[in-house]
Amino acid sequence: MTVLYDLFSWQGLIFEFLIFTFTVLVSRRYFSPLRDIPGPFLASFTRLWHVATIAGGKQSIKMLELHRKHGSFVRIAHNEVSVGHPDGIRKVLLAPNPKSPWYKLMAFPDWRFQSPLSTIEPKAKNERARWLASGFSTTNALRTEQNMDRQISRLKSWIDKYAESGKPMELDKFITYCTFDVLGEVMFSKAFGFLDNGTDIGNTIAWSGMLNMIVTCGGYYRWLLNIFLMNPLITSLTTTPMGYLGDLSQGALQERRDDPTDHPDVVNLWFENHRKHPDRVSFKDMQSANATVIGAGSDTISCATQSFIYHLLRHPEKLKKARAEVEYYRKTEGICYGRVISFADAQRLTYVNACIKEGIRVFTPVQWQLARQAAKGGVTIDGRTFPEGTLMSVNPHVMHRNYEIWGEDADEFRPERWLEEENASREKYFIPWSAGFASCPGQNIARMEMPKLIATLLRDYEFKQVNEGQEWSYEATFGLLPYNWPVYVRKTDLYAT
Ligand code: HEM
Repeated sequence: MTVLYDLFSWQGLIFEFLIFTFTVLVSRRYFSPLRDIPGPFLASFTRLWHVATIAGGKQSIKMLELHRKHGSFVRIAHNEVSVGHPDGIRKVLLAPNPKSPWYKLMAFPDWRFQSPLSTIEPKAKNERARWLASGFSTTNALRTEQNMDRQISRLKSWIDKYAESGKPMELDKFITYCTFDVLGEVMFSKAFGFLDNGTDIGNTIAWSGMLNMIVTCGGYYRWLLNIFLMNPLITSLTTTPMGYLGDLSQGALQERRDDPTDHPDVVNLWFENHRKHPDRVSFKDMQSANATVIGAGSDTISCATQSFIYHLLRHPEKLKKARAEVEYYRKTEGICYGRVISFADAQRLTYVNACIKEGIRVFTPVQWQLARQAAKGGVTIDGRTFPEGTLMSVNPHVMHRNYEIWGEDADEFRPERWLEEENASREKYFIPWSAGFASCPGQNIARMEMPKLIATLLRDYEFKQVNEGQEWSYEATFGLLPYNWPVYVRKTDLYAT
């Protein structure tokens, strides 16, 4: 009786808790199948090391550092190994390994709104995405071109103003306003209005960056976020955790539900499918997919656009070559005219497109651990087998800087590499969109928007950093947005009105 009493006393409970914690930590460290995988000591006991690194905003730099130190495998949590081996792409991402449970939190605004992103089993994910996919097809992306042009043209009006005033411009912000407004146009033919106002309305984009950080770290502690942020009560009390972006995009969807007029945009096709097969794609499916897209489809393009300009500013000879290419096509083929360069023209610019790809490779817009769970039978890479259920992640930034794949100059911005013959064999290691069943559905839209936007900026403007040579700042969570590199701007001789 005395022993029982002692066990349930508060001292007893503390003692039991300590014994339990000690046993868990020791078994994670010394009895896990990952016990011999190198990595930070703390990471072998707990997820906290990884979460603290994400919160520090430089997790992708840290991951690259660790892979360069330890090689192909790094243990980044008690139950997760980061894979830097080139075969990781085929064996982890392209194989039908379920996504990590981290993705389950990616239901916005709360758990009632499951999306393809939050669905982790390959078959179920494909099924959920199937009726939404046509909205992102190349054919449909092409229909949205005029919508894109409207906003790129507005961006130009702002840059013109700065060119005239000679004042420094926070180009990073305006590019992001533009990519958000383009996304609104592409999705539901309605811009968010950032370019109309020339400001981050209600600090929405800043909040979206913060939300990105909260959700990225919170994915490992789903219950916590489900209690405090992403639950039906909060959704009904406030508007949505996504604030203005969420309200406007969900409002646009609702408007379209009431007004079935044909529009050249993504939700138009979703509604077509919904009306034909309400059992296959519900209104709620569209709401959740819409929310995911708003989170995924603008910072990424802004990042790629900024990377192009930023890196070419550091390589004036390549900048000259890229602009000369536009000039050449204008003279010889009479293309690349008009206020905004058309996609058909922009895609013909071989060197410019090589620069875009290289900007994405050296500074990948999603520098996140894309994590999967080893499927039945486990996953074998480089002779090492990881048992079923092991979390295995691939970071595109780590892959894109791998010396074994890209050579000793992997860290350098060298667009010419994309034009070399041996590069064809490297294409399969270029994974900005991830790879396999969970890869980015918006890549057709991005592949169309980026060349247009970038070629137009290249043709029309000369940028110069206010503090020449100063490095930009950024925080990497799931995605990343550079900042703090203001520029002076002036129009080039090729400028088109
Ligand atoms: C440079 C531009 C872009 C890059 C680099 C990029 C990259 C990515 C990556 C790496 C993922 C994660 C895949 C994974 O978890 O394994 C993703 C997911 C996603 N992206 Fe993109 N993306 C871009 C643009 C876009 C655009 C323009 C849209 C929409 C119009 C979009 C919509 C999405 C959606 C909805 C998801 C969630 C995928 C799912 O259904 O599971 N993205 N993207």
